[in-house]
Parts: sequence; C-alpha cells; structure tokens
Amino acid sequence: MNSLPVPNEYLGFAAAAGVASWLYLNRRTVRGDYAFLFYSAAYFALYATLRAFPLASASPSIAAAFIALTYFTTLASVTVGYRLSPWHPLANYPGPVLWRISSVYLTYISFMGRRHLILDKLHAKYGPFLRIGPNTLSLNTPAATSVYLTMEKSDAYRFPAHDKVVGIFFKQDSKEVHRERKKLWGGMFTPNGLAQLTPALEKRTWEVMRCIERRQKANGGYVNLPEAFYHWSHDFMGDMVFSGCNKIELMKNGDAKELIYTGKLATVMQDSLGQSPWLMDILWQIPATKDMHQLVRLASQMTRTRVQAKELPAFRDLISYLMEGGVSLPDMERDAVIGILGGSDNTSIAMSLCCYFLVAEPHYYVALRAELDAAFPDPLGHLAPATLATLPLLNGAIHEILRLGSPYFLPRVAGPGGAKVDGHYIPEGTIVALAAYSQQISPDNFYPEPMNFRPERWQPQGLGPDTKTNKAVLASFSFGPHSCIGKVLAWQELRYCLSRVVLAFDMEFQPGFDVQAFRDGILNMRTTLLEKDMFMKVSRRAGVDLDKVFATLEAE
Ligand code: HEM
Repeated sequence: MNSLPVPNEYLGFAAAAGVASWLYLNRRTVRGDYAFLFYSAAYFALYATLRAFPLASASPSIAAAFIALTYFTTLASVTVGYRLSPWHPLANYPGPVLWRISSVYLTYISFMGRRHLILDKLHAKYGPFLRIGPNTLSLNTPAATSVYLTMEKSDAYRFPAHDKVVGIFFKQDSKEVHRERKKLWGGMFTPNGLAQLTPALEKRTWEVMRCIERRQKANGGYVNLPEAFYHWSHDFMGDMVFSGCNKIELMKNGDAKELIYTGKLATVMQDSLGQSPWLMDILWQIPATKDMHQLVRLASQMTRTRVQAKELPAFRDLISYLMEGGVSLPDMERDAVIGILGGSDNTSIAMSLCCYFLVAEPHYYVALRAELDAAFPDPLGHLAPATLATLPLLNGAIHEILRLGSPYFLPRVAGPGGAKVDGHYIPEGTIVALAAYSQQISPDNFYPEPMNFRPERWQPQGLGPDTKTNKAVLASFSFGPHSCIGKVLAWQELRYCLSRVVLAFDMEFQPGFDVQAFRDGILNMRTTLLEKDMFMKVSRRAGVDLDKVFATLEAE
C-alpha cells in the first residue's frame, strides 16, 4: 500500500527523469540562469497540469512538490554518488569529501578570502595533487607553472552577461581574438609607449605625496596609507586609459561613487562565484548585484567622451591604440574597465605592502634610503627608470612583496587529450590551478625564512650559502599567453613611487598599530582586501622642500 500522497508511478517517472538529467548534464556546461528559468517553468507546467488533472490523493501543490523533490533528490544523489565513486576521472586524486561533492564549497572558501591558507594546509595533508572540486585540482608543484603555457582559461573567466563583447581579460571563444586584442594593448607597453606614460606617472606620484600630507593634516596627524595608494593608482590608470578625458580624480575628490569598493566587489564575485559559474549566472541577474556595475557605467561614459573628443590626446592612451585597431565601442568600454581595475588594484596594494614591511622592519627602510641616496643625490631630482631597475634592495623589496602578497588562484582547463604534470595524467576538461601561495612560501623554493620579508634573498649573495630563491615559481604576473601585460609598467610604477616616498618621507605606524594583526587580516580573492586599516604618520625628511614641487603642480 502506498502511504505517499503521489502514486508510485509518478515518483518513479520523476526519479527516472532525475537520472536522465544527470546523464545529460554530466560534464556539460549549462548556464545557471537558463537552468533556473527552465526548472521554474517546468515546475509551473507541472503544477498547472496537476490542477487541470487533479490527483485524488493530494492537492496540486503537494503533489507538485513531491514530484519535484523526488526529481531533485534523485539528480543530487546520482551526482554526488558519481563524484565520490571510483568511476569519476579524478577519483585517484585525494581531497576532502565536501569539496569533491560540489564546487559550491570552493566558492564559499574563495569568498572568505583565506583560500590560499586553507589550500596550503590541505596540500600539507593530502600532497601536491589535491582535488578541491568535483572537477578541479590544485597543483602544488613547480611543474604546474607549465599549465599556464598550454591551457586556456576556465569558465570562471566568462563575462557573466554572456554577450559577444570582447574584453582582453575575459575568456574568449577563440584564442585568435584574444591574441589580436593583446597585440593592440602591447603597443602601450613598448619602450616608446611606456615613455609616453611616464610624465603622468610622475605627476600622479607627486600628487599622492601631497594627498598623503593633506589627508594626514585633516585627520589628526595620521593617514590611512592604503586608501591613498588606491586613489593614486586609479587616477593614474584613468590617465592611461583616457588621457585628458579622464574624470577619475580620487586623490582630489575622494571616492563618493565607491569605485574602489564596487571594483573590488566585482573582482571578488568573479573570483569566488567563478568557481561555480552557474551560480554566477543566476546572481548576475539579481538587482542587488548591480552595484558592481558602477565602474562599468563610469568607464562607458568616459570611453564615449574620449572617442568623440575632437582634440588629439596629450599622449597615447589605451583608447587610442584600440581605436587604431578598429575595436568596437562596446569592446573598448569593456577593455577600459579592465585597464582601470586590473592596472590599479594589484599595484596599489603592492605599494601599501611595501610600506608596511619597510616600516615594520625599519632597518630595511634605512638601508633602502641609503641605496637611493647613493644613486640619486638630489632626493627630489629626476629618477631615471634605468637606474631604478639596477638597485638591488629596491628590486629585492618589490620581489618580496610580490612573493608574499600575490596568493592568486588562476584556474585553467585541460584541453583535448588532457595533460601531464610531474607524470600525473590530468583528464581533458579538468580545471587546474597552481597553488601559487604554497609555492611562493615553500622552503623548497625560498629558504631561509620563507614567511619573512627578506629582500636580500633576491640578490646574488642571497641570505647566505644555503639560500634558495626559485624565481621560476613566482607567479605574481602569471605565465604564458594570458600573463599580465602590464608587468613592466607595474614594476616601473612600484619602483618610482616607492623611491619617491622613501626619499622624501620618514614613516611610522600610528601608536597601537598591531603589525601581526594587520598581516593576519590580509585577505585575497584575486583582489586583496585589508581587514585592518594602516594608519601612518608621515613626516618630511629634513631638507626636503616639497612645497616647491607642489606649487609647480598647483600651477599646471
Ligand atoms: C603589481 C601589479 C600587478 C600584478 C601583480 C598583476 C597580476 C596579473 C595577473 C596574475 C594576471 C593574470 C590573471 C589571470 O590569469 O587570471 C594579470 C593579467 C592582466 N593584467 Fe596585470 N597585474 C599587475 C599590474 C597590471 C597593470 C599596471 C596593468 C596595466 C594595464 C595590468 C593589466 C593586466 C591585463 C590587461 C591583464 C589581462 C591579460 C590577458 O588576459 O591576456 N596589470 N595581471
């Protein structure tokens, strides 16, 4: 006798449909928003049918709920069973059970900002090849850097609108499209292109020094340094993209439109929900996430103004390279967002972390200033990029910041025929990522004191005879066809800005600043989020007359 409110044959049919759906969906990519609409429509159709042809044993709503529950329970059970079964292609790779069942767990961990620390612990427990999703591996071995040379980006990089607009950073349907776009961007990073950007970088750097002093004065003697550097890098990237049409003036006007927040939010969403792209598809449609579009709207406006401008730009900006390449307006708008966001976030955080580590271990600050003084006797004089590039402590400090401050998780997908890493077969369609943080703090690669800021390790004599500095695993700018195109500019910005600041200012933390708590509060979701502020007191170094420089700026 059936004690359920719905006849067995209905439930049997629902269970069979669940199994059939699994057969169809397994290893297929479906758009989450479409699936959501499909299932909603199917549910209402079922309900309507049950209203038209009611069952004697249950109301239409109870019967529809039972049938849907049976369908979804079957689909979920078969999916979980398969993912944990020895027949799954990744069955031989170890990893915690929850992570293997659903990508939602990795999404959740990513969203919490300490994914790199958690993965590091899991690698210590399970070994270098770790299954962290139904179809995802984290690889903690130097050989895994090779996946970036051969594999394409995973679906985590699809722009959630699923439109035909091409943006350099996002996953494209063809490699050719990406290559062409990158070639256009490349013009900006040739020696001539970079030389054209240098005056704007220098101007923005003087401005950030003035901004730091002003904000400090207005704020009772202390300034939140990371905020000033966020504003510096956004203003400069606005120049780089739009030249004279740039309206981003965060150092001057503050950030009332919350460009930093919304830009970071968009990156966090992409980094965490990207691990479950179907979920991203659904959430992208929810009005609450429209906050993330703030920067997109502003960049679109400025792109249009810039494209329509009658006068030639003061220097060759990104839009001029894209216009010359015949790029469409929607594509330019998307690239503009990538330029501002991609070019400002990492650079500004690297600047903040440079100051943090140098002030936390002030003997490095003193040594760096001595190195700079020897190279540039006038602390306010011209800083030749070629000379900056040769200074060992300056470059060692930046290398250390990149090593300790870029724990990125950059997923790629194994192409046809799969791949081999360290003799391990990675089946086609598997998502893989280098455990960049683990590699960058591993004593096998960086020794001694791998967790500490030690710029000397990048110099030829290192930290003594046992020094290990495995430069090949530093993944801060990634590798291969999708590696950072702005690497040379980023280095130039960091060398220049750090040198200016150290040559002109003495710095100290606000009393009570907890050095360790600040470090413990550094989160990463591709963008870095700081749980704690970093208020500093900045004083002009004796004999440094910045007023003259600032007066010139004012006059311009
Ligand atoms: C310290 C500073 C920087 C760091 C650590 C950094 C890091 C990275 C990384 C890791 C990637 C690869 C992302 C991935 O595969 O998911 C990337 C891509 C990219 N970066 Fe940077 N970046 C920095 C500065 C810049 C600057 C100044 C620009 C200037 C415009 C820039 C523009 C880009 C672009 C356009 C891409 C996409 C390249 C492509 O898809 O082929 N980055 N960056």
